[in-house]
Amino acid sequence: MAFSTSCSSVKAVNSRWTSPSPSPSSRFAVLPVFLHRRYATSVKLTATSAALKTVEQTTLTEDNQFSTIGSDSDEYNPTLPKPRILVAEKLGEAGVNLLREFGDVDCSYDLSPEDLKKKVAESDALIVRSGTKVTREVFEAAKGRMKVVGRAGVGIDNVDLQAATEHGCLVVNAPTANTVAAAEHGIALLACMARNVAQADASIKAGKWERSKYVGVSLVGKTLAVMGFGKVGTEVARRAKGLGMNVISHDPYAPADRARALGVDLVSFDQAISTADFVSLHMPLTPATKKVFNDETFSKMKKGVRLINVARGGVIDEDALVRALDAGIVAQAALDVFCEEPPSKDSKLIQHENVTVTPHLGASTKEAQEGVAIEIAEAVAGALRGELSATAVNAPMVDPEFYLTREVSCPISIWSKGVQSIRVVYRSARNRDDLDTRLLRAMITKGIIEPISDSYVNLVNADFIAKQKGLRISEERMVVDSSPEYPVDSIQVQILNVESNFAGAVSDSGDISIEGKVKYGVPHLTCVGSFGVDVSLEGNLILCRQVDQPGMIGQVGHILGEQNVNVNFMSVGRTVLRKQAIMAIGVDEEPDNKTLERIGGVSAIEEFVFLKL
Ligand SMILES: NC(=O)c1ccc[n+]([C@@H]2O[C@H](COP(=O)([O-])OP(=O)(O)OC[C@H]3O[C@@H](n4cnc5c(N)ncnc54)[C@H](O)[C@@H]3O)[C@@H](O)[C@H]2O)c1
Ligand SMILES: O=C(O)[C@H](O)COP(=O)(O)O
Repeated sequence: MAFSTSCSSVKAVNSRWTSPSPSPSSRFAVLPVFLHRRYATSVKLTATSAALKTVEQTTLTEDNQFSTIGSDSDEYNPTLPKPRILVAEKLGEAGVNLLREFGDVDCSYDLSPEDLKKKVAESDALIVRSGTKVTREVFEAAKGRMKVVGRAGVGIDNVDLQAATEHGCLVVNAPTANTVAAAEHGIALLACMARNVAQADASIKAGKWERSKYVGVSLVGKTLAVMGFGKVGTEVARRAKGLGMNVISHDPYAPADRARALGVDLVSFDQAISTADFVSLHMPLTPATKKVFNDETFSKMKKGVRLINVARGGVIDEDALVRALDAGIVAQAALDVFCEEPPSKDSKLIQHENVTVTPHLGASTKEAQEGVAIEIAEAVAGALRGELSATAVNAPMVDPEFYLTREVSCPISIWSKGVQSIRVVYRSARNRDDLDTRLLRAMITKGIIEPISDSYVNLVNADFIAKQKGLRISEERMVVDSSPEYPVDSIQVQILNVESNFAGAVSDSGDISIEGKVKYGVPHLTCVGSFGVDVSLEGNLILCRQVDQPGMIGQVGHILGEQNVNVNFMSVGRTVLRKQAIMAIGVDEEPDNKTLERIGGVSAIEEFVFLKL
């Protein structure tokens, strides 16, 4: 009795936004598949009985086993609507123009939280600066439509990354284009503060002439502590050296040799704050840096220290700073950023006579804003097109070749019920430390979970969803003698301790097992259960488990031929002569149900599956 099923498997294809002439490797890019599920052209649902039934719909079968997403066409389709991109804060014109070439751009500034929530439900991407809070509620309101959030700048503390990840939304930023602007602003504040420029300006405009009141301090020979030796911190240090300052820095993650190359000593936090005449903040706002400048730390500073902050307001306890200013521990502060932006008008800190303030202007130069706008427009358009983004904040970044191996893990999900424990073996010529398997793991999770649940899985949320579903994935890496040019020589996915709907997929060890390789850039199925095969994972595939006897290829070939279904390859694998074999048949056309039933009716065929890849 033949047992026949049909399924379609996730195919590595482009979204409708792919450029007209994709590069050979781009059709294997993972993001289109991961990000654009809702654009899949068809979803096939097929009953598990011999009487096959194909229905176009997006829901799952009762036993949640056999529905997966069909593939989009590889061709660019200009008739389909463009992606909608909501730009919620002022963005440089060059960036907006770039986005307009690619999508429908809605520039709506100063939206209320409620209006933002309404708009994201109709947008594929959102672009913000630091003034928009992209909260969990925003991601929830988007109902899965919003696939990319672009932060036109560095700090992503206004985006709820955890919520983005859980909703499968990629977050990209523009981390480099405003570095110099921020560093220049830091130096501007340092110099203005030291020479009372803002106060003297206000005084003279008020009709006064107070030359003795505004005697400043010199910078040359003074010690500047740069807190955070990243992009901006490094540029500030470089410029401060040019002003003749002695620069030290604290950054737990910065390499000492990079600092040394600039003549900067990396020191401990306490050493930095206790020896500096000027302290300039350049670390991100994280749980570890929140209010790290507080009563205790101010008390350790040199009396008369001067503080500059162009990083994030939240790293300072603002009430503690007011106390330190009043006590004369901090002689002056120059602040571009605040805990709450804009700060309240009557804030004691803002009104303090020894405080110079600017309204978050660090990145606000013409040059930086044009640069940031282009950087973020390219990152967002790229992500929507399915390209890897070098500035993705919440996604693992791995070599593009890895995507090729996704398909080897797809069919296995439909052969098993109640998957809980998965073992993956990667055979690779690369040494263990040189093999990043995060994306592969994400693909496997996607391949296994999506057919059996309504979860939307992408590379951003795969680990999170796997954990949520109690899926245990153990990974093993084996070093083999092959070309290290390719990250993975072969990949074997095993599902442990479950019943199989396709007995041919069960290996000698009793687990469902499937193995694949990438050959000439195309994923190949190389082992099903204990049977060796060699089949490219493309197009339509019929896999039959049968008695190993003469005439099988002829019989099946004849049935297909009669229905005008063209066979493009065949591969037979067997374990013991004249016992059992697996026959893999690639066909150009999709056989109709009647044809599949006839194949299932061949007496020596014990079971078969039809895979639409
Ligand atoms: N005011 C503005 O308009 C403006 C403009 C650009 C950047 N920024 C802000 O400046 C900050 C730095 O930006 P960047 O581009 O240099 O980022 P970056 O990631 O290149 O540098 C941050 C550095 O801080 C270090 N760091 C992390 N935790 C630390 C800690 N506890 N103590 C000391 N150092 C720590 C990191 O190791 C890193 O080297 C960010 O907060 C960014 O949002 C503000
Ligand atoms: O983190 C940043 O890039 C800066 O704070 C700039 O923020 P902005 O884009 O709101 O000026």
